[in-house]
Amino acid sequence: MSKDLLDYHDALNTLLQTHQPMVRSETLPLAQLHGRILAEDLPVRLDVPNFDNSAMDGYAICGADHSSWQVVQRIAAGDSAQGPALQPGQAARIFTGAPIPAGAQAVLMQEHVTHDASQGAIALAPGQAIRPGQHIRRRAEELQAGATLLSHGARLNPATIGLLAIQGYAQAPVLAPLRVTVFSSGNELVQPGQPLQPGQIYDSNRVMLLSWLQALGFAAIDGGALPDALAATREALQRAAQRSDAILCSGGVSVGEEDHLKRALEQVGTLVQWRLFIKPGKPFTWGHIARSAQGGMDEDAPPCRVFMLPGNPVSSLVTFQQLALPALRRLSGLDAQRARPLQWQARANFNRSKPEARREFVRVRLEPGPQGWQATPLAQQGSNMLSGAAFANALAETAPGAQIAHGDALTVYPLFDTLFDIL
Ligand SMILES: Nc1nc2c(c(=O)[nH]1)N[C@H]1C(S)=C(S)[C@@H](COP(=O)(O)OP(=O)(O)OC[C@H]3O[C@@H](n4cnc5c(N)ncnc54)[C@H](O)[C@@H]3O)O[C@H]1N2
Ligand code: MOO
Repeated sequence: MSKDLLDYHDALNTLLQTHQPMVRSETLPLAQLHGRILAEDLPVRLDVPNFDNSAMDGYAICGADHSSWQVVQRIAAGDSAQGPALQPGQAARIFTGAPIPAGAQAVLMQEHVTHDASQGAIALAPGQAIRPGQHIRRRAEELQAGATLLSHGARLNPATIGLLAIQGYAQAPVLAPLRVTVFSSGNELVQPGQPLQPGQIYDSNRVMLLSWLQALGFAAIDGGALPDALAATREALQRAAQRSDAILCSGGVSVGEEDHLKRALEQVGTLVQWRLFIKPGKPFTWGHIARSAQGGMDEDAPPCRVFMLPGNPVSSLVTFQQLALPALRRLSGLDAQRARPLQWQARANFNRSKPEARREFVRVRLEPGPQGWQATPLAQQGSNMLSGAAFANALAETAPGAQIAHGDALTVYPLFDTLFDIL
């Protein structure tokens, strides 16, 4: 392996070790909490249920050894159970969710009694038995005040939001989404919708990255397209660093005279790593830019992290998913293990006799086969050919110099994985 080109796994491990959660929190109302990560432990405030109550519509009875009872009270959901205690042989008409009156030992479902309206009495229907405590939901049987309701780091979903409401929380502290400014770079780039002049191409990386980040819950900021000019690039990076937690840019990190991104980073911040021994994505670069107090940030604000993706669209896609995104997830508060790309095993549905020197991420279609999942490469494998990734659903990793035979075990990484959503 080339001396100064880092291996993918070393790069990923280094990124995960050197990017720590940037914890800023904000308090949001319940309806806005879905998908957010809780910033603090929240205690159980109220016993659940908060009072003994009926699980059925029917009759709360005193005296389980009786066979009939005089109905002396009526208690609906929302009523308080402040009436006199039931005496043996007495019952209260009761409804689901209504508080159990003092003295009651069980609730009989209304289908299991006969009702004599003229006498104001009920009797147990033939064949029915009474189990003491039946159909009574006891105070605190589900949750006990003082216990931990939800822990710091929990991702909130509709059920946990409902649980907060059950506890009377109107809002909750959650981690603020990481602010990521996305730039593209290159004089050849034109926004989709505008006319193309000779030599120009449409900018696809920026919208690809912005929409991907948004779908994952990041606060994605569109920084626009940078011209191939060092001073303008330097100023744009410096400005963006003051208002973002991270910068993601694509293009301009190779060795051409018009590749200004790396140099601009060296001038306004620190370039930590340039080039990995991977295909595609060799010029992948990362570093950071200090944030000043004048920028509106705290004096001890951590530096803005910078990820520079190679401009070829597939190189951008692969290095984003396999390297920049794990680092961004880590900055967002996920632990290092959860921040890693989702991976599993599949069998090669191809042969490759001519080894590739670099570790490669082949765009494949993963499908179930007779021996489990099998990975079939797309025809369009050029790092400029986004269609190859668009019709793939995973990246298959091949080791440096490896020959691949049909049926070999491969590590595969689902594209656009939903790991972030299911944690
Ligand atoms: N002499 C060498 N040339 C190149 C090397 C090398 O080692 N020596 N590495 C090649 C590799 S590998 C890659 S990957 C590219 C990466 O180059 P840059 O990151 O500097 O990217 P650009 O030169 O700006 O662009 C490359 C390619 O991608 C197109 N592009 C750029 N941005 C976008 C965008 N936002 N949307 C769509 N397409 C974009 C651009 O037009 C170029 O065709 O360098 C190789 N060269
Ligand atoms: O690294 Mo480049 O991404 O091979 O095309």
